[in-house]
This record gives sequence, C-alpha cells and structure tokens, in this order.
Amino acid sequence: MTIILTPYWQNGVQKLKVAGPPAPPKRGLVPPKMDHDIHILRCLEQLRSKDKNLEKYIYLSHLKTEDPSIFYRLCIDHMAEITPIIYTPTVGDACVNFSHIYRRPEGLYVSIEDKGKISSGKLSLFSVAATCSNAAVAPVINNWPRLDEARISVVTDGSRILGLGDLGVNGMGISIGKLSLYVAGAGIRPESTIPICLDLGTNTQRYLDDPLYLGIRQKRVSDAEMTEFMDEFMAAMSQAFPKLMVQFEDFSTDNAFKYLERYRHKYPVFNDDIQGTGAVVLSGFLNAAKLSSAASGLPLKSHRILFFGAGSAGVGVASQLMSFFTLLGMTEDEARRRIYLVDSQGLVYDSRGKMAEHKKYFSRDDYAGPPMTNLLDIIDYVKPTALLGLSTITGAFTPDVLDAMGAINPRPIIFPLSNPVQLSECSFADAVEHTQGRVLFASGSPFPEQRYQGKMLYPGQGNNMYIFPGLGLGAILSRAAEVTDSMVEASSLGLASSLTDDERAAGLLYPRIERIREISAFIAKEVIRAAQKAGVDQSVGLRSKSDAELDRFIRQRMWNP
Ligand SMILES: O=C([O-])CC(=O)C(=O)O
Ligand SMILES: [Mg+2]
Repeated sequence: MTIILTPYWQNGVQKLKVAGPPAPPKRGLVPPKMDHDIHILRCLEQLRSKDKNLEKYIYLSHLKTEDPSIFYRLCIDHMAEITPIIYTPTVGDACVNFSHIYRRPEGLYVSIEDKGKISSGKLSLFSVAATCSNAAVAPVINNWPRLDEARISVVTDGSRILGLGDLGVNGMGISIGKLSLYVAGAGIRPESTIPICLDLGTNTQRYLDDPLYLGIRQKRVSDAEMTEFMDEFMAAMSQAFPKLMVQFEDFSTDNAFKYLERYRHKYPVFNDDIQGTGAVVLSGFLNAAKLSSAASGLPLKSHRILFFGAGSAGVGVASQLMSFFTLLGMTEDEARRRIYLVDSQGLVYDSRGKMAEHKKYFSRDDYAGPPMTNLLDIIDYVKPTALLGLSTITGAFTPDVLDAMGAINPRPIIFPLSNPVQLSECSFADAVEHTQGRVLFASGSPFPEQRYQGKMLYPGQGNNMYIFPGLGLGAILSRAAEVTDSMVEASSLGLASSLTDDERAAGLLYPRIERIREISAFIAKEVIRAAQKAGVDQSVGLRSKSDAELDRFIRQRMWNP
C-alpha cells in the first residue's frame, strides 16, 4: 500500500499526516452525473472565462492542488495554450506578485536562518515524523514528506528570475513552473518533484518594504556565507535524497557559473540557464544554419555569430554553440573565433581592460581599436550571419539593426532570446517586416505567427522547456552520477533531429510543442546513451537494451494523469 505523508500545521508547528490512497467519494457527495472527461471541458471553460493571464495562473495553480490529474491532463492536451500561463511569460508575473497571490504552501523553503541545521544527518522516515513535531530543531530538508520518492528538484535562490532581476523568495514560482513542465512534458511523477527556493535575502528594496513579502527581510548574504550555505545544502540534499537530480535555475550570473562548476562533478546537477538554454539554442541554430547556408551558398563553417548580452545565458549559449563548429571538424580555437560577444560596454575584446571571468574565453584578441559600443557599428564590423539576444533589453534589435542584418544576409538568423516576452530584443512581427519575411527566427518567449505576403510564417520558441524535461528524464532513468557535457549535447542534437517532415516543410526550427512528450522520450534516450558512453550511468541494466527496448522502457516509465 502507498503511504501518503501530508504536511500540516498545528499551533505554528509543522506535522505530518500519514494516510493511505484517497478513498473513492461516497455516493451522494458528488453530483450524480460527474464525468471526468466532461469535467476537463468544464475546467477549460472556466479557465478561458478569465480575461487576465495572472487570474488564469491562479486558477490553474488551484486546480493543480485540488485535482492534479485534471490539471496535467489539461496541460498535456492543450500544451500551446497552457504553457504560456503556467510558464513563460505569465510565470514571470506570478513571481513578481508571488507574495501577494500566495494561497498555500508548495515546495520547500530553505533560508539562511536554517544554516547549520539544513539536515541533521541520516534520518529514517520514522524519526522524521518524530522530529517534525518540534519545528525549532527540525532539520529543514528532512521535513519534506516524500523523501524516498524525490527524483528531481528545481532549485533557485531568486536572484535573477527570468530577466526580472532579484525577486528573493518570490522566485519559488519559477521552480514550481519548471517542475509542472517536467510532469506534463516528460511524465515525471508529480510526487517525485521538489520545488525549492533558497532564501538568502534580497537586494530589492521594494520587497524588503512590502508588508506582504514572504521572505526574510534582509539584504543578500555575502559570497563567503552563501558558499558555506550552498555546500551544506548540497551535501544535505545528496544525503536526504540519494536518487535526486538537481536543476539550478535563475541564479545571478556569477553564481550560476560558480556553483555549476563547484558541484557538477560531485553531484548530479545541471544549470538550466547555462546548459539548458545553450542546448536548445544550439538545436535551433543547427536547423537555422542549414536553411541560411542553403540560401546564401556559404559553407556552414563560415557562420559568424554575434551575441548581444554576455551574462550566464549568453556565455552558456556561446559555449554550447561551439559544438556547431567542432561537429563540423573545426578545432576548438577555430570554433571560438566564430563567436563575438557584446556586453553593456560594447564589443568584448582583450585590450578593453578588466572584465568578468566568464567573458574572457570569448574576448577578441583581433580587435584593438577604440571601444565599439554601437550595435550597428558592430554589425558592420563583424558581418554576422546570426544575431542572438540575451540582454533583457527590450527592443534592442531596432528596425535599423534588423534592416542591417537583412541587408548582409539572404536569410538572417535572429534569435531574441530574453524572457519574459516584454523583455524580448524584438518581436517576430518586426523581424518579419524588416527582413521582408526572410528571417530565421527563434525567441525565448512565445510570439504569435505572422502572415506575410499571403504565407503563414511561424516563430520558433528557443526556450529551454524543450530540453530540460527530456534531459532530466534521461539523467534520472540512467541514474547518472553527473550530467556531462556530452549528455547536454546529446539532448540538443536529439531535439534538432526530432523535426518531422511536415515541420521541416513549414520552415520550423523547433518541433510543435504539442509533441513535447514524444520529444522528451526521444531526448531521454539520447541522453541515456550519452551517459552510458561517458560511464556515469548507475542503472547499468539499461546498457544491454536495444534502442527499441530502451525507447519502450522510457515510455513505460512516463507517468500519465
Ligand atoms: O524560464 C524560461 O522561460 C527560460 C529561462 O530559464 C530563463 O529565462 O531564465
Ligand atoms: Mg531560467
């Protein structure tokens, strides 16, 4: 029999209620003609009757608690309609307003006040129940009611939520949103997911002044204190949840790189903003570059990529795009030289002087003139075939910039990747108009399709939601001890090759989101094979399975509402 542990509160103290599976409702306690399938239509009608997206978000969040099975059925059957509500862009609004729209606990909060008592070492479920009645000494991680079932956690410290800045504990919304996509998109069981927000303070004064703010009211702790906290947290996580994968999400740039490097060979972790975004963009770029080269006649090796924005996502994507060139047989150095970075001070080059560590690798040693700050001048100098935006500067790709890209390329690749949608560097409509419909486009957040000269044109959505569910699923099923670069690359190549003939004919760079489950299963298979090749898989029984057997195994393991 499955035991269900539900946390509840009594006199300010958290306790656990132990229960078996829910009993079917007694006759007379539900309406006589309550039909599950019809109820889905009812929920959809209620959802559509709300005119504000944030209201829709609140409705769906309530539905998820009340009836997870209906919620996930809705997500799967109406993916294109539901994802922009539970995820980018509406999830951004939900995070900004999290302390105001908050209804009930969901996820695990670990704050700097828990430092020193994040875990108290190995505890059996029995002793967890016993210690939970005393909140003052309860080791916080072990309070999670489903220790044994945990497989995937999304962990944020709220310091850089999407492009919205430091949202403190309000960042919990992003962990919740990503994990809903794990369930809907890759069939991870809801009970196996743990949304986590680390509360290390916030530097956003408006929250510190807000009486409804749910986090601790202090500025962010020092780097040294944060690192001590993170070390304790990660050690506690791996002890409490031996089968858990951790996805780091929306840490500020420096910390995103720092903690990925610090833990990636010690625990199964990956950073979605660096590696997930990198993989999804590489995938779209592979498909776009082929179309672009077919139009220009230029070899694939001659692409030049200009990055506008050099934060964690920008440099993460740039690193991943190196694979595009190395897969063509170019050396690492040759690949690096096809990439140019632009940050808030313009083109990134060596003789400009002091710069952040993470930018140095791509800094140019072949330019030594005066600082080049104007994007049009930079385009004129670099002559990029592709312009990628990861700057969170709304409208940075002005009509002039789009015209310039259109003038030097028969099919310019333009990917405004900043999230959420109001921070995008340009809209799909503008990109279409200023390139006369020739643009190869992908954005981080969704844009509507455009009719141009009688033809329907579809924007790609280069969002990491195509990657992380399948990458996570593959890592979990193979019980990967670490997430290698080769596994991330496999997820990307898997996604690129999953376009159907129909999708190719429609000029799409990414598959239709409605097929996410099929795509996740395929990506998971590629990731498992890469884990096996790298020797990091601990589910060694999967090694002898043929591709068809492995595929069947993955699909059987995927949860269905
Ligand atoms: O959440 C998204 O839409 C993509 C992402 O990771 C980010 O922008 O930080
Ligand atoms: Mg993110």
